Amino acid sequence: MSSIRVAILGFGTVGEGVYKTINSHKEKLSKVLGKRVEVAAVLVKSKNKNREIDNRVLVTDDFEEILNLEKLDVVVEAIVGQEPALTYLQKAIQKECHIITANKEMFAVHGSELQKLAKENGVSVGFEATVAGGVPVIQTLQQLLNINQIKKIEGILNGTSNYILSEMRTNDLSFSAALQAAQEKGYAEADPTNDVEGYDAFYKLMILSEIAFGGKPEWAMVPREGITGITEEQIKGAEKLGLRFKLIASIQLVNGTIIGSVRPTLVTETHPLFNIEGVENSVSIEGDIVGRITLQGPGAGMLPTASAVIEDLIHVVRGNQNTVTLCPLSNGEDERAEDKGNQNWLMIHPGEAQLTSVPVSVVTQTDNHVYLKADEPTISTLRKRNHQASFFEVLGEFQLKKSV
Ligand SMILES: NC(=O)C1=CN([C@@H]2O[C@H](COP(=O)(O)OP(=O)(O)OC[C@H]3O[C@@H](n4cnc5c(N)ncnc54)[C@H](OP(=O)(O)O)[C@@H]3O)[C@@H](O)[C@H]2O)C=CC1
Ligand SMILES: N[C@@H](CC=O)C(=O)O
Repeated sequence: MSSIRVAILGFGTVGEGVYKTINSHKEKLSKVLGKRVEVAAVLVKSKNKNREIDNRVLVTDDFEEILNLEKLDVVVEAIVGQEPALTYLQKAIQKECHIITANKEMFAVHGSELQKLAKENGVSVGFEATVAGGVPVIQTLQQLLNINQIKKIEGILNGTSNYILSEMRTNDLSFSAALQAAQEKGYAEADPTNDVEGYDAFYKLMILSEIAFGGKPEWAMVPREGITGITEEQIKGAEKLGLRFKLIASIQLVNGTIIGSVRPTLVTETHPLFNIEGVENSVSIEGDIVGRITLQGPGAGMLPTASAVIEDLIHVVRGNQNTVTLCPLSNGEDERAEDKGNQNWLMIHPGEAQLTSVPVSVVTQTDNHVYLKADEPTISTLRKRNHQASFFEVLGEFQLKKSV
């Protein structure tokens, strides 16, 4: 039986998970592919760390050694940041290897150019693991894109921040204790700023935007806010009102323009994201024919992410890999755009709320919470007038449970 030789770049949470899964599923992979899959080499930063790697596998800190291997079919990239990951993948493509990446920061910026290069060299690019860990969002979108026009994508795309918010609420952990636990479980990025300040969800959103809408919005125009500003008191106060904080990423076409945001949002019990807890991610995709599809599952961690990489491995080897179909923005999509108009908001204010002479409708009010309906420009005005207050959009049907 012939073999597929794979190099894994990075042997952290993801790289090690891929290595272990290839070994634990050798027989199944052989059956599915009709070829043996073997790990030929592993690239790491520091060669001196103790690792459980078979001594027949080349372990190196020099990528050129990997490129010089006599036979190499697939390069799986699971290192951190844009460089040297991009350069390594370009070289791998030029050597006519299929590539698979989990690196969303690199792929959000350079995904299209890598795909172009891959096409020119007759190889495929797998990137399922860049978005939502083990949840097959990319494959699903590509299936839908055969005929549906995507209208909107919304969901929880960062496992670490969802885990932190859940732990703070249910187990009374402090922010830093919850973050530490997420790091120990392998959910958080090497620099967890990416997780807790919303960059990680932002990169994932940009990858989804390119698939769904054939382009990305101007990055500077996408509001991005993480979870570091949310206090334990705010989480508890919201819970008493029957609300939960979630870091929600959303992207849609509005009048021909791609509009996106990443920000902490409150959801009510009736909202589908209310019960998405811990490291779970959930992505809801709205297509013009199918309506709304929601996918849910583990958004980070060793085996869920390895699962996404291995599914890509099967696709690239079979040659039916998902090259993103860029669908240029066309006329007509505007008609389907959603006019956001008035939204529901919770204003949390330590001092007196200044709400006069702005078009808001106050639904209910307690000592330091105001539940109101207003549009985004009005909320901007209110933010300027109420420096100490925080404003969070509320999704789902709101029913005030108790006063706080
Ligand atoms: N953790 C997760 O749940 C998920 C992570 N991802 C993405 O996958 C990638 C890897 O994440 P993760 O495994 O968590 O990261 P880790 O920090 O756990 O591991 C990174 C690995 O990459 C190696 N490495 C880093 N820089 C270089 C370099 N310049 N040259 C060679 N090797 C290098 C490190 O080597 P050494 O061991 O010697 O330090 C380490 O083995 C990231 O891009 C991340 O965003 C995607 C989905 C889920
Ligand atoms: N750090 C990321 C890992 C997966 O993409 C997350 O927490 O979601």
